[in-house]
Amino acid sequence: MKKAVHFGAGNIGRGFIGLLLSKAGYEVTYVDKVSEIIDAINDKKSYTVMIAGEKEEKIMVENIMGILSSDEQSVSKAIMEANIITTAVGPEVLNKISLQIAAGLKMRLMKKTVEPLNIIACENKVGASEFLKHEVFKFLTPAEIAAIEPSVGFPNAGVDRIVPPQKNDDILSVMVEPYFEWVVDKKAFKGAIPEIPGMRAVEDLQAYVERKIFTLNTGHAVAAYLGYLKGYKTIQESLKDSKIFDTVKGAMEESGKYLTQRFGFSVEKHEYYIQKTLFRFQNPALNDEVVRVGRKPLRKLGPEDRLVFPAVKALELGENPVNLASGIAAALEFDYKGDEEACIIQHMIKTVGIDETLYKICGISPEHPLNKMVKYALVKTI
Ligand SMILES: NC(=O)c1ccc[n+]([C@@H]2O[C@H](COP(=O)([O-])OP(=O)(O)OC[C@H]3O[C@@H](n4cnc5c(N)ncnc54)[C@H](O)[C@@H]3O)[C@@H](O)[C@H]2O)c1
Ligand SMILES: O=P(O)(O)OC[C@@H](O)[C@@H](O)[C@H](O)[C@H](O)CO
Repeated sequence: MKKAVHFGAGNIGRGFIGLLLSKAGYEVTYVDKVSEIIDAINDKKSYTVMIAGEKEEKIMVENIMGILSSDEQSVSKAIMEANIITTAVGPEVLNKISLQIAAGLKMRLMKKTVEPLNIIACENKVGASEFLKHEVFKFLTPAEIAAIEPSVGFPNAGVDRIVPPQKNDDILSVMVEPYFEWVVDKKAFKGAIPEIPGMRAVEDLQAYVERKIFTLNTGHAVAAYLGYLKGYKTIQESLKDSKIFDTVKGAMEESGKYLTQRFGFSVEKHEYYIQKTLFRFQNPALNDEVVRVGRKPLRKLGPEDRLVFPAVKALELGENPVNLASGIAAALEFDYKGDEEACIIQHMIKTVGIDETLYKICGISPEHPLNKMVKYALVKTI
């Protein structure tokens, strides 16, 4: 039987990637750092995914097992035997799992395994698998890299399915939206492309990934931060506020100026993509909290991420991204105590001021036009 190892038995792991792998006939081994989840997987050996559509559908996921990430020997052995490895741990965790992946690859070398293996990072980060490869290779010698490279691929991927955390009686069951998209870079696979219904190997991956992150995740983040400031609990509530709705749509359109120009999407098709995404955000069956969608604002405010990158690109095209600037300003004001990164930003603003914070976190110098726009938006949101 084909074997898959999936790092991160969280919402996307259980509700999307692990589900598709299991349905494709893989035995799925989840690796996670939370013992309750791993114990429950090993205990129950199955769980349910609920599709939150017009009529709720339930899918049983079976043929699964779990390994606690601290059990290094078992993780290495699972990697050694795997036909495919996937991750959904969060971009900032990829460097933490890289040593374990390297140890497993070393074990494959010792056992002289020559079967192709593809390692796919399913994270909201452009070039996540390439980044993981870079991190993993830090732990290998040049000779090991040379021996591994011909058979081990790290194809980049894009993943799209809204999966908010829920409090269910069964800690493994998970509710997901009906829509999903998992696209992987066709030319970066080693060996035959694995047949996984629901996973699509595409030629133009960059266009898919950037369109998704700089439209869906951009709009989502703006809705989360503005909603938080106005005291709304969920994205669904936030979008009922017409002012927020207009700013979210405006931000997605500003980002679209860059996307349509960069990838040649037609303006009409892109507008349809925006409409469809806004419709997905409003799914009444999903209770998606603003603090989940706004989580880790240091990452989300980074120069390459969903807010600053499209704003800088729009400015370079001569546009005036006022809605993205409002989103950035609101992210700087996200003072949710339950989020460590939000606390760091608040502390930074208090101690070094807004100009230095914008420079250090977003890479925006005081002379950059976005600096003024964000500061203007800040005055308005306070
Ligand atoms: N939830 C969504 O709607 C969604 C959709 C598309 C993409 N994503 C992306 O998928 C990734 C995962 O998101 P999520 O919502 O599933 O998050 P999550 O917090 O639900 O899941 C992450 C899991 O990784 C585990 N983990 C953390 N550190 C670990 C380590 N060192 N070793 C092993 N496991 C570890 C956590 O315990 C958790 O179970 C992120 O990159 C996110 O951006 C999420
Ligand atoms: O996962 P993050 O923190 O990068 O972003 C939060 C949400 O925007 C995200 O999880 C979306 O729900 C998801 O990207 C939909 O495909």
